[in-house]
Amino acid sequence: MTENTASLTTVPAPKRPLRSRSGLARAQRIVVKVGSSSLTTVAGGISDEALTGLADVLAARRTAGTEIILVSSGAISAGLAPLGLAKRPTQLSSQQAAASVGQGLLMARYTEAFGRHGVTVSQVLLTVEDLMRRTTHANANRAMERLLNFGVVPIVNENDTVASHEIRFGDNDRLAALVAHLVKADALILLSDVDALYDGPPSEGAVRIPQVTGMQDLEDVRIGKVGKAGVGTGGMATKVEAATISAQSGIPALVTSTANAAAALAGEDVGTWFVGRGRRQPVRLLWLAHVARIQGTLVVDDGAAKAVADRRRSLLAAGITSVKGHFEPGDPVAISNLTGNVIAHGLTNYASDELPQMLGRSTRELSKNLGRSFERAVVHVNDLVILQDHKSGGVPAETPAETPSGASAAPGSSVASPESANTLGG
Ligand SMILES: Nc1ncnc2c1ncn2[C@@H]1O[C@H](COP(=O)(O)OP(=O)(O)O)[C@@H](O)[C@H]1O
Ligand SMILES: N[C@@H](CCC(=O)OP(=O)(O)O)C(=O)O
Repeated sequence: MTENTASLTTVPAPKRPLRSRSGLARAQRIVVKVGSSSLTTVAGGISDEALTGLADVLAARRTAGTEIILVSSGAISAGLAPLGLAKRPTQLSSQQAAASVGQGLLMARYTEAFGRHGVTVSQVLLTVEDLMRRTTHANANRAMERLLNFGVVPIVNENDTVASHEIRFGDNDRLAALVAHLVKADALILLSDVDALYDGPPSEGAVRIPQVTGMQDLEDVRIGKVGKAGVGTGGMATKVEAATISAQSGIPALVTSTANAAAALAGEDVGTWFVGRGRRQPVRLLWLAHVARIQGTLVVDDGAAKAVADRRRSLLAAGITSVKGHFEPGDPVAISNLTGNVIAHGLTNYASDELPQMLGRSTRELSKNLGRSFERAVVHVNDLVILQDHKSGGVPAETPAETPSGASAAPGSSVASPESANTLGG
């Protein structure tokens, strides 16, 4: 196929969302994410059997006419043995070196495994920045659509060699959710070494959760650490986060094992199905809700909490009672109510050392006493992401010092409906 003959038609209009996992059998565009635990072992690098088995399943579905995007972890794990590393390094530069070596090995194996079925694959390395700015977001979208037009299976990974703890997605589960959003997928499938989400660590006799329709279905779920393989980054927590990000943007998600990949694609009753709900959200606000590293907290009084969370208004200095952490204008901050629960995330217009003189004062006072540059809202409504749980009093706050790297909001976040068109990837 040449560029002239490649189908240059735009992608078919988004289909109606899949109502249940059985709809996966007829989905036209699916993002599939596979974790390190399924593909590699610390001792032996890439498991040829696992990688080839997955490639066989995905190549068959691609050949049957479904557009497949594969988000594949495993670069870091695949690079350990060649670098003589006995286990996954904790130092970022060593992780970057292992990923740089391993990514090439991974792609070579995928190229060969899909090639046996006559399916062409491509490498797509992304960083947070690629998805957070309008220009690069649109560019990534165009490239992916063209690859799919050519019948290629794009294989996506975070560009670990240039990512850093500050800006990286932190794990490929969340990256996969943002890619599903980028390409307007019909569904997201998260494959791991466990066949579903359970109400506790499977090793403790927990019960499978077949479906999640909202935050209430996750309230009693105990999520343990990274799995037995010990090579993963995300653990089940990031899968739940990723599935929630996706479902909240109207893209349903299935969490199951790589061994169940064929059954999942056939729409069989496997895994945990996260029902798609909510409207498609701007990717910049999804980042703010789930991926951004929160730099501080603005504690607000009840009036401001209601204005922000219930009436979707900008946050003004008059409603802020205290400030925690150190941050600069433009940084992501949490907005918490007086009981300490986080009700929203937002981008602040003022630095933490500017705010104390502003707290509790009206816009008129600020303009008169400090000058016109202090008239702006502390957080504009278009830079606000409301956490759905605010009605139940928000979610427990994490002080900035305790915020884990790649911090994310509670899975139940949603976005304020921005008043302007100032949004990305809408
Ligand atoms: N509530 C839970 N339900 C299912 N799996 C869980 C739960 N809590 C912890 N886990 C563990 O999470 C692991 C999957 O995370 P991880 O090791 O990061 O896999 P991957 O490399 O595929 O991302 C499973 O092996 C499982 O043991
Ligand atoms: N970019 C990294 C991703 C690490 C990661 O998210 O791993 P996992 O939790 O196993 O999906 C790699 O390829 O190793």
